[in-house]
Parts: sequence; C-alpha cells; structure tokens
Amino acid sequence: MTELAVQFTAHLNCTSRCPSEMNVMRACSVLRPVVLLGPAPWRRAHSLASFHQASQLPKKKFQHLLFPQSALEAHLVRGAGGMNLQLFQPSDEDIARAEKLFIPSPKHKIDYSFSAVRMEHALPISQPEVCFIGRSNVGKSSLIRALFSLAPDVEVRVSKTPGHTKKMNFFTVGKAFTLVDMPGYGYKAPRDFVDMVESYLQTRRNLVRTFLLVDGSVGVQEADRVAIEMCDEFGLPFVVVLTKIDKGSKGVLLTHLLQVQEVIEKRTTCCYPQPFLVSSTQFSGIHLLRCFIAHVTGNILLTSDAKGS
Ligand SMILES: Nc1nc2c(ncn2[C@@H]2O[C@H](COP(=O)(O)OP(=O)(O)OP(=O)(O)O)[C@@H](O)[C@H]2O)c(=O)[nH]1
Ligand SMILES: [Mg+2]
Repeated sequence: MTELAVQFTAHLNCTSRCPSEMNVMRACSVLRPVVLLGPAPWRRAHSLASFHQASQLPKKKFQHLLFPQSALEAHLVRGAGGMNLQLFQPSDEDIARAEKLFIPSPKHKIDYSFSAVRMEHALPISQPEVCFIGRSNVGKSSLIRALFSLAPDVEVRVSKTPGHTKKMNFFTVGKAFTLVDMPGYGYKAPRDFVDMVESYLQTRRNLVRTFLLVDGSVGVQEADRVAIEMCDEFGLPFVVVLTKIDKGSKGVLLTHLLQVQEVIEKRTTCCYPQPFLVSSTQFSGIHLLRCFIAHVTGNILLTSDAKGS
C-alpha cells in the first residue's frame, strides 16, 4: 500500500497528556485507533505502511478499519450474486487529501458555529452543507465527534440517554463546508422536531447531502423506514450510514447490511446505493466517510474511478 497519511492516537491506556510512544503502541495493539493530534513528536502523521510495522498489526486489520465492508466480504457465500459491498473506492491519495480538510490550522478553522431550534434561526450560509439525521441514540453526535477527532477543540456532546441533542448544531470546516448535528427522531425526540428538522430538510438551499444513520446492531426499524421515505419524498440526495458496527456479530451486521441494501434498492430513488459502515468507538470507516464528505461537498476531485456521484 502506498503512503497514506492516516493518523492514529491512543485514547486509552495513555497515562499522561503526552503519552510515550510505548503507550501509543500499547493502545494500538488493542486496536482502538483514533487520531494523533497537534505538533508534538508523538502526534506526527504516520504513514499507514510505517504504522503497520511499528504496531505489528496485520495490514488486513488496517484495511478493515479503512474499508469495514471488506471485513464482511469473507462472510458472503461464494458466488452469491457477485455482490459488491464497496462502490465508493477512493485511492489512498484521495483519502489523504480529504484528511487534510479535517485538520484545523489558523487559516482553516474547524469550530462549532451556532445552534438553531427553528429554521428562522439557521443563518443562511453559502458553503455546501451536510447533515446527520437518525433515531435518538443511533450515534449521530458520536460520529461527528469521530469525524472531528483531528480538531480536539471542537466539542460535540454525546450521551447514553436518548434525546440528548435538542437543537440543530452547526459546525464549520473552514470555508470548505458546514456539518449539522440533528436531534434524533423516535423515542424522546424534541417536540418541535417536525418544525425544526423537516423544514430544514425541505428548505435548506446549501444542503448537498443528508446522512441517515441506522443502528447496525439492530437494523432498520419502523422510524428508519419513515425517515427513508421522507428523504425520498423530499427528493434529497441521501446516504445510509450503519453505525455501531463494533456491537454484535459479523453475521448480524451482514444481515442488517443486506436488509438496508434491499430497502435502498426497492424503495428509494434518491439514496446512494452503498451504505457506509462506521464504528465511532473503534474508528472504523471514519476515513472513508471523511473522504466521501470531502468529495460530495466539492472539496476534492477523486483521482480514481470511485463511483462517488
Ligand atoms: N459501541 C458503540 N457505541 C456507540 C457508537 N456510537 C455511539 N455509541 C453510543 O451510543 C450512545 C448514543 O450516542 P450519541 O452519539 O449521543 O447518539 P445520538 O444519535 O447523537 O443521540 P441523540 O442526540 O439523543 O439523538 C452513546 O452511549 C454512545 O457512546 C459506536 O460506534 N459503537
Ligand atoms: Mg446527539
């Protein structure tokens, strides 16, 4: 594999603010990769290749972190319809270029911008926007926090209690794009959810892609079907993201993935055909999603034929 500026940090087993290389290695050896931050030597960008050697982790495991679908392919019955789980296949170079967008600098600030409870409070913005919707507790805020792990000053609150996010929270990524964390629907959704989120989805002009999150450990629920129908009815280009793929067995995850693919194929016209798989705790699928976001917001042109429309 070519040089790829994939960075990892240790968020566990690190006893000091500046963990030693040993602590970083120890954390990585239990496969909890996150992101290396800031200027200190231990925070330097590591190439994927050198990181393999340093951590003694098999290349395959890194491949699975970057492309979680590849871990499931082995569970498919040989010749079962020639299913292609991975349509969006950016090159290492594409992924590395996308990563740079998520690294803050004095000229490229990544920050929480504002919150809104009604569309009237949502400032009009010209830069492209992406939003994250899904049932309460599906992992929207956690995913956004993982996407922003290279910008540790950005605070994204997550909670075990469903219904935690009550407002639409807007984050700016320099002049490149805006990202919106939405309150969840279903159990304990805010009362004004419909006024807030539906009117946002219907009227936000700079919205280029909606990411609809479905819990990969439980599969598509009735509330998810309603949301999928809503996105299609509104004519929104949207993408399904299966979250929490670290929970449960590979077989269960594969069942839910196939279930989602069937719903997309049979019931939608506006949905991207490939669901994305992520774990915000194990950090898998995050680099791929960053690359997809960078691409759909017009910030990178893919070098490869990655089917990123
Ligand atoms: N195992 C696992 N747990 C996760 C993952 N992502 C989120 N969680 C947990 O799921 C719970 C809910 O996460 P949030 O990110 O707050 O969910 P949310 O969709 O923003 O919820 P609301 O704001 O209430 O709509 C928290 O306890 C998270 O730690 C994941 O990838 N794996
Ligand atoms: Mg939330």
